[in-house]
Amino acid sequence: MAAFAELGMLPELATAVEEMGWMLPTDIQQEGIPAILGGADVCMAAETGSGKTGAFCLPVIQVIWETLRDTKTGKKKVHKFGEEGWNLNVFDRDPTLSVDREAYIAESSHPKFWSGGRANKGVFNKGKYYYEATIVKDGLCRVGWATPKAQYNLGTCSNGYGFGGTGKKSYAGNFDDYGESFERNDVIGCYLDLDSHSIHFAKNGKEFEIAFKISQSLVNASFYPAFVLKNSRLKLNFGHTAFKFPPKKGYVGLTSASPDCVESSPKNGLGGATADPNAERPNSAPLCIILEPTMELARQTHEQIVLFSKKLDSPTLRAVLVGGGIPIAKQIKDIEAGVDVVTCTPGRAFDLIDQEKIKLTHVRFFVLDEADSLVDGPQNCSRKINNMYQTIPRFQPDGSILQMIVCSATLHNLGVERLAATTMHFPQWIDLKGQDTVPDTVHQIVCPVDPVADKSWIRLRSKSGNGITTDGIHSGDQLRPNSDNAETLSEGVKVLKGEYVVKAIRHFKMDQCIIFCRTKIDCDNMEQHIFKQGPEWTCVCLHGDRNAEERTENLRKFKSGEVKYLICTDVAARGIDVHGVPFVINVTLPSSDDISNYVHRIGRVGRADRMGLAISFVSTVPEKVWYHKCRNRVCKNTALVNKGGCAIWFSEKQSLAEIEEHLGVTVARVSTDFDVPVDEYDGKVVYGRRRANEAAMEVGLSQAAVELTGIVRELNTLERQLQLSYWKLLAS
Ligand SMILES: Nc1ncnc2c1ncn2[C@@H]1O[C@H](COP(=O)(O)OP(=O)(O)OP(=O)(O)O)[C@@H](O)[C@H]1O
Repeated sequence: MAAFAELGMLPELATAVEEMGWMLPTDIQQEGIPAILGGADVCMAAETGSGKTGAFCLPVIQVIWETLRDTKTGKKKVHKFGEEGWNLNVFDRDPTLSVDREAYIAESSHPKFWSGGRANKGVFNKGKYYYEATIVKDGLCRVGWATPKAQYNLGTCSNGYGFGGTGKKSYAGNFDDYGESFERNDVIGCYLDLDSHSIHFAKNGKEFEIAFKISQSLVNASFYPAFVLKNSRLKLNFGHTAFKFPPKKGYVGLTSASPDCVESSPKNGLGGATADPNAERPNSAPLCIILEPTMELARQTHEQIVLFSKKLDSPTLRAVLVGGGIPIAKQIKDIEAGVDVVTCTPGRAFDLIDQEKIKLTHVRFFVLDEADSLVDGPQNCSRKINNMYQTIPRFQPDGSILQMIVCSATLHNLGVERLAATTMHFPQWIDLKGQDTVPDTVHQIVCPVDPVADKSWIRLRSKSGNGITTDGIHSGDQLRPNSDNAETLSEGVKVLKGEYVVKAIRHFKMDQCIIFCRTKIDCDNMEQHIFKQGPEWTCVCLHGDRNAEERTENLRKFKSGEVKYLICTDVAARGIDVHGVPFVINVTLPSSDDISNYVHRIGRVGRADRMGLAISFVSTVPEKVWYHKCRNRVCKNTALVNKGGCAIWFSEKQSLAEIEEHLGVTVARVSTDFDVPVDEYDGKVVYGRRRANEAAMEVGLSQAAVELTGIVRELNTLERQLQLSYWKLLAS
């Protein structure tokens, strides 16, 4: 495996990560860093804890710093995109249409939407012109000619003429039979005769009759090569390479058109706006925007960026953290002082962008971390992210191209795929895991919670019983211990879960553990329950009802080891990186519509090659739980959702079955003796530490490195001696 420097990283960055103890890149870094440095739009999917943050931050920092350095030293050039030759116009297309870097291939990967575009030049006045379109990928497409006023959906308005794969010609929304149908690998010749005002087409050299007489109202208009695609890809040849089927009868390729008949597209420039290439970048216009779903994650990524870039100076890289909980006035001041990288949460970011306090005019990298949560989770920001994307120029005057980077441990989701199709440019998928998987550093066990078999909850629930306070969902129910009444058993499950958490902590002598609860009230109750166990039982809560400062402080306390247990809702399920946490407890499983949260939750352990154990308490009977649709913070409506209330019956058995099916594993069941299957886990594991053989391998590697250093030094000395003898020989 190559070291960081061998991936093309700047020595300053390689040294910074080495000082953090990172000797070798992880697999995702090995793949992701060169792809981003190489200019690709990248979708990264890898297991939790596999080092994705470094995989996108390091190359982004590098490119940005080089840009800053080149700007400072005056090395940056102004790009002449669209001014030279004929190609596709990236400024004149549907946003869902991708155009390759050479601007000759166009693709729409959307199965439902038509996406159209045009060339960067058109012809007018007189002459006979020709270009070829090769169908590279099947799907639907129409090709032809259009004026700059035409709609992108070619042939649906009276400014464009098209010929479609189904063997129809189209103009002004009328579709009539014409020529033949065409498909993948067919080459369509598009003919425009401005002398006799007609248009016709050919397939693989076979010319068809005149398709259209150009309408009288358009005879003085300029015509541009135009096309529209649905889940298809086209390669255009305007004459810059030899035509597969050269035109006859006086027609010429567009590249041979006389300059006095050629017009450049009026749609040319930065996102439609005219930008002065020599204008200075405003202070509040970052080169990179990173969106994170929560403030905790944003802070973590921001801190990594600061650490990574600590060796970069002249110029230094200015990173700003933007999100709720930090006074907005301070953030605006920080941004106005100058910013290169903004790491932010969506709400505050959208707010500052709307107020134009953050300008998107110079964004070079747009990164969506934990993308599935951003587009699909409760925040569902896909529309706003799309709006943001539309505002960012695709090209900068220095020729740099906007790069989109999308990553998560659970990327295989319709929302993300749709986002990738609409915003990314032939994205490179670096998928180190296929469908969701759990790293083999994470051991999972399930402990069934059966209130019929274990009646201890009846005693625990009594006034003297010291059981956990439950969520109050059964406070209005007639509970009858020793009956099989559903409400009674559901209450029993809640009490038993509180007890089992304490048992597990005692059994494994847990000094550090993340405890996931379903709701905020469950977290608060668990916090009190843990406190009750004794002064050494220290814990903090992380959920949406705690204010931002408290959350930051609580996370700090847990990370620093000041407290042992972090109790949280799914807010902390993603991305939070606490070094070497050995245990995760799921008091309740995520519901079926949130299965990926299971992967994220248990991925808080087993990070950076440390072993971890995830214990899930799974009720054997249905549990009635809160499912608030209202915004009422003190809602007590225990009626079921389908009766207008805020409660549901939750089958954890079913959720577990779905999780197992999703991951393709059967999780080992254990009793409350927590008899973890030793054979399967080879008995040598210490949770929170590396596996014995890997740790030994690392020691071996570093010893080898030390030995090699000595040998290299010796070789160096020998080489110097050899050179000296050579010079002496020459001199004598
Ligand atoms: N090359 C490396 N060598 C050693 N440790 C590393 C390396 N890369 C990352 N780490 C460490 O591994 C841990 C996990 O990294 P990171 O938080 O980037 O994972 P992730 O893939 O983003 O996880 P998640 O999907 O849960 O967000 C961190 O503590 C990080 O410091």
